[in-house]
Amino acid sequence: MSAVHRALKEHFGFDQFRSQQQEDAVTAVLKGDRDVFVLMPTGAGKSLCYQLPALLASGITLVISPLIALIQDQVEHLKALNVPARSINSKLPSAERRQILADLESESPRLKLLYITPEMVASPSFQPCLSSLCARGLLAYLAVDEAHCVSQWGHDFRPDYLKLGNLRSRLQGVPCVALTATAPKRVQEDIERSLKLRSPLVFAIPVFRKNLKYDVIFRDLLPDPYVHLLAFAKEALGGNTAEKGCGIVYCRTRESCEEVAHKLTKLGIPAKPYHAGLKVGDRNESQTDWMADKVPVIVATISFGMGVDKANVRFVVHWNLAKSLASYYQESGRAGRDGLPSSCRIYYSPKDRDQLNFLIRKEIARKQEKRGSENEKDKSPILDFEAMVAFCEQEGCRHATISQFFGNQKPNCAGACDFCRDPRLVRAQLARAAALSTRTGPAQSAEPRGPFGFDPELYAGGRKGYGIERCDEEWGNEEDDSEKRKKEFGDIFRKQMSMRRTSDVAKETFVPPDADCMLRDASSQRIPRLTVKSREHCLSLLQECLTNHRGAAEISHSSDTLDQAVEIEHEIFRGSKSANLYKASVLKRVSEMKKSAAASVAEEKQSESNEETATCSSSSQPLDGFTSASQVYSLKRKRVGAGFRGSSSLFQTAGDLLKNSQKETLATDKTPGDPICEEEEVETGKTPKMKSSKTTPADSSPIKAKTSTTSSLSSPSKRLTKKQQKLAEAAKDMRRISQYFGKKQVDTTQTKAGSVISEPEEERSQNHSPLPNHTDLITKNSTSTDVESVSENVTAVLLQKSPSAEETASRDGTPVNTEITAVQGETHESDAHGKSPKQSHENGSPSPPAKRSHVMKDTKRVTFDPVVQETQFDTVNGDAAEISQKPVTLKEAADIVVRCLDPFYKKGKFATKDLFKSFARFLSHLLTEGKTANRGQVKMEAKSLIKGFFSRIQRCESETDWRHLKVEDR
Ligand SMILES: Nc1ncnc2c1ncn2[C@@H]1O[C@H](COP(=O)(O)OP(=O)(O)OP(=O)(O)O)[C@@H](O)[C@H]1O
Ligand SMILES: [Zn+2]
Repeated sequence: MSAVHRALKEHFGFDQFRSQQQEDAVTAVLKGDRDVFVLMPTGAGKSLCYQLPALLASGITLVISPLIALIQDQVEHLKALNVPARSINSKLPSAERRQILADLESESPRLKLLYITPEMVASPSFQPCLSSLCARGLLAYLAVDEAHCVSQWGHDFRPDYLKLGNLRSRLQGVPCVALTATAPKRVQEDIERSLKLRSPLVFAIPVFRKNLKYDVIFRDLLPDPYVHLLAFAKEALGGNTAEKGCGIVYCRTRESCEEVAHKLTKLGIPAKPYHAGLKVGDRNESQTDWMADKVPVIVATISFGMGVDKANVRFVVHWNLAKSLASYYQESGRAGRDGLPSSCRIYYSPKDRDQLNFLIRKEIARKQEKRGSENEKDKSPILDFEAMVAFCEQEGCRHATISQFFGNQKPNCAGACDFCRDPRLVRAQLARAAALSTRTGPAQSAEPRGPFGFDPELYAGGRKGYGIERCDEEWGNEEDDSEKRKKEFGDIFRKQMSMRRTSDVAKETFVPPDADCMLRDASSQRIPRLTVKSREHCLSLLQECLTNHRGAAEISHSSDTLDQAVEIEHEIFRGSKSANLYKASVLKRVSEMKKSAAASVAEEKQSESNEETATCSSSSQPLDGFTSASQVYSLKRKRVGAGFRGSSSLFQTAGDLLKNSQKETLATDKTPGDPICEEEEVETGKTPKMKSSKTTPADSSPIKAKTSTTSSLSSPSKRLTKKQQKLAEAAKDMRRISQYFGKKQVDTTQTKAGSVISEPEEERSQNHSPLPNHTDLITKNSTSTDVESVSENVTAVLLQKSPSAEETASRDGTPVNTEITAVQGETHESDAHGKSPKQSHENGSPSPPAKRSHVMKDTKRVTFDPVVQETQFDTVNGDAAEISQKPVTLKEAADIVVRCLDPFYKKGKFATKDLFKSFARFLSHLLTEGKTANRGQVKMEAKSLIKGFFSRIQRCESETDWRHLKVEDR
């Protein structure tokens, strides 16, 4: 027996090499006169090609590996074999690190293998050690595992791997061993070049593995994909789950991991999820249970599996498409390492394909943008992905496709793929898929949109970050990536938020300005997603405001308002970082100009006052599909402004509102007429110069009816028009009104007085502008106005003053939610008046707004505290019981839920605030969907659901914690 074979047996317990190639590679590495390139499929035993020589050579072998997790696996494995191997990484306790460094600096280090990431090997802190090892000639080999990461053509390119070229130059005379499982020809060449391999000896094993059976199933053609998956898994596992082997299901997102694991378990095969969103303990448990065959199926993102060496994997399913054929080969190659028949299946879906395609292209675009130039290699991921797609959509041998992709000869498949087994079935499936896509239209539309279609931009590939995670988790190297990831997440988050505001993803492409565009720097694309059209609109707002507020100090000496507007707009443009900030600044500027003009306005004639209002109206139109927080705010304010004389400013702070409302209280009768509020203008798209209470009682337009009522009811006008009187009469029967709205709880919010303003966020996010909807809703009920207009002021104040408002209604702080928050304010405001419907009835007329200061105080006290609100319901008068019988709206349910959940949140029962909000939102929907429960019922149900929920879990760690709540508990 040769020394090498003895060492193989002694250190690794193997009687022989696994293959001739393995033996040859070991021999070549040991010889040490040439660099070596090992190209062997997953599981072929590549590691041994450097590990065994490392043990036989004198000195230390430096092993570069991309992932700490992967390194840890390897090191643990070697430690178990009593091989002196260690790793230096950021996760290492400092004592251990010192120990390792001390050993490396000693005269004859004990260590034989030192595993390290490319980042760490290039880090300044490691350089002294590296130089010392080099200088003393103690480096036996440089092994580069997963060497394809060095290639920009490769599917897993890591920039840090490029630094290895420099390392190589420093380690003159140290033989290099590069290893990879997945390297198409051009990647191989790239690796050789980048790692400066000197005419390396290549040891390659053909990629064909005859024990692996490949097939592709079109998921969309299945009546129940989960049942289909179950049958497949059962068959692959040999019918009996626990003993005969195990399987991996790869999903792209955490959410689908959870979903698939849950379904499989429910259907009878225990399965556990594995993804980065799990607590480390849970994730490890999933892995250990699976490794120990306690759980047969692990449903994982692709971060799982690198370094996982389990022989009896009987199947690998791709529930979502892999991003390249090389990745797919590697991932599916985890099946059948013991050489026994195993299955690899893709549940293919064209929708999935389109999503991934989109994400890949987006990623390329992002890189190009960052780099500022295009690169030939940018196309590589697309080509790789196209190979993956071709693999799924082809009529041909799957094995042949894989082999050819890696530059191998076409193998003898012998029925180890679905096509070779029965080509007719594959063709039939393709035909059915084609028919389906014809029926449903092309899956790949330019801008597929939610909520049921895929809206790649809005959710970055799905509500739970579909697709991002794949990239995110791909290389889970926490060493240097955390900041980058935080930033990436921040960017995505901001983008998502901005998109939810705009609900308009179609505005990605910059439309250049027209020749006569007045804007300065008109063609600048400095602010992403800010269109020329938006800027022009803002310019016109500014100009209009300048024209109409010549009294404003800032512009009083100017003669050319357009020039001034251009200057102001440009100044704002230069000073803004994002489209939203830009637009908010414009609105703010408009508001400021109006404010400074307000004093004089108050003394001006009524006509001037009206004109101002009308001017503001024009500002209220959504800015080119964009609705910033401040704009939503301003849209709401605008209506209020129409109701409150002197407070028609487009953008007002809480303080302004307070001032205005106080002014309002003091000088109620200053204005004889009632300006009409803007809904009509928005509705018709016109920008009338002036509206007044000249609207006749006989006016049949419901909008006008509503608008004139708004103003008259919100202002304590002494003269009621006929229309107003009619409305006041209608308001007498609040119960009837309540019932009317009770039926509409899905898209309306019912206040105690029956006012309506709201819609579910999901729906709202579909709308380009919240205002037309709002108008629509208001049109449905003209009696809601008194409460609305009063309460909006209060709400606006509360929006600033009450942080709980944000918490209550906003999951993510979007303006959409802000508006929902506003609705809350309205609801409570009506309560705050202390007027029950009965009281209104008794008064015989709609009540004027209470003194603003009083309202402010009361509302602040009650608005966001459902307890207080409920107390009021219970104590105001005898009709409270009646009211509490009314079906609750979504928003009311949210109030209740938030209140019930709050103590849990305070006790730290939620890992994050967002989770708390999401859960509150989820519960609110759960409690209201398809139900007409009253407050009491909803409260009880909420409490019981929450109690049940926390009796099962200690702490809510992820959205999946409540995934099954609906099914199980409702
Ligand atoms: N000569 C051998 N005889 C028996 N088993 C072997 C031999 N060489 C390696 N193995 C075993 O084969 C399995 C796979 O080896 P290894 O992890 O090195 O594969 P790999 O090619 O590096 O795979 P991957 O691409 O996933 O990293 C391991 O369990 C290893 O112990
Ligand atoms: Zn075949």
